[in-house]
Amino acid sequence: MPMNADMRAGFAAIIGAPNAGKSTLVNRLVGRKVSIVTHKVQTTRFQVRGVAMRGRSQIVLVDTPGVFAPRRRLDRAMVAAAWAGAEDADVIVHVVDAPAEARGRAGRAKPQDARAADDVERVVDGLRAANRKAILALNKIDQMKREDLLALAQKLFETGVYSEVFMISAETGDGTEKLAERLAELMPQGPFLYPEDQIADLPERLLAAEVTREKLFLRVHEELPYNATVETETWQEKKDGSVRIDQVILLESERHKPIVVGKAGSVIKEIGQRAREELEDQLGRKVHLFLRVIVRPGWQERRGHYTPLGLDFEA
Ligand SMILES: Nc1nc2c(ncn2[C@@H]2O[C@H](COP(=O)(O)OP(=O)(O)OP(=O)(O)O)[C@@H](O)[C@H]2O)c(=O)[nH]1
Repeated sequence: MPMNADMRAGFAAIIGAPNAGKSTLVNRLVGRKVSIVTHKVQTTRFQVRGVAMRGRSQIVLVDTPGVFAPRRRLDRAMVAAAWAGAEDADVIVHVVDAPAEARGRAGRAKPQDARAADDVERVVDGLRAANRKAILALNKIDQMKREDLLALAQKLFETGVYSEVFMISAETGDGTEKLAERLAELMPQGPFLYPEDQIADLPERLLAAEVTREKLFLRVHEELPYNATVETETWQEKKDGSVRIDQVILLESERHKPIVVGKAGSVIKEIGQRAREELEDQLGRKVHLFLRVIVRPGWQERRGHYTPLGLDFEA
């Protein structure tokens, strides 16, 4: 990949309560509908939702799902891990359903508004505890009077946890380009994290890698230490509507190869079959899946090893 001094790339964590408009915003920033998100909080610190390009800046939009998960019994470890994900991002964007929040504050709350306000408080507390600032994205401004919006922005800004405030409508696109440009500026200088030709189908590639990895560990977890990973190398759309996916399973040591391959390839065949079935189910079409196993000692130490597999620092 050519590397220019003006290249920037980094992670923006998109956090916010259910229904705040995160998916709508991500779709808007990425420029297409990104509907596939895997749910693997335990194994990936970041869930990549999509990648937005603005000028020479690559913004990898990530999810930290655990931040809002614990309604029931609070699993502290998971919440902590989720916040760690947000903290590790270069920028945190907190998406707030502004009309719901304003109604909540005015005492005109519907039950779901009260919940949303709760969530905002929780994020403010979390940011304070983490000593991090976030960008506040007040969303759904198409449904709100301007004076109410300004009053709300003022109130939330006074919490001291926001570095700046953007007023947006993810639905209509109002204000979202300004936010995108700001995120682009805030990305650290450095080479792109994902090759440009993989950005379009990145969520699908990540999903496919995750599915195969899951099947791999389900099948061989007793014999294989937790140090294998899966990358989607190529993703080829076929004329008949099917897709050909080529993946590589990366192992740390030659010793692990026979475990994954099995007698006459029996184990890898089984892993491939299960992964293919699940992928066909999730993608809703025929999948041709090809797996290869390679040994690359020490790949885990190479921090620069960003690949389509999902940036799993912890594996
Ligand atoms: N009027 C209006 N509606 C919006 C806007 N942004 C999102 N919505 C709507 O709000 C609802 C929730 O949006 P999502 O993008 O699914 O919200 P989310 O935060 O991803 O929700 P979860 O996936 O449940 O966490 C959808 O019905 C959207 O169409 C906006 O700017 N204006």
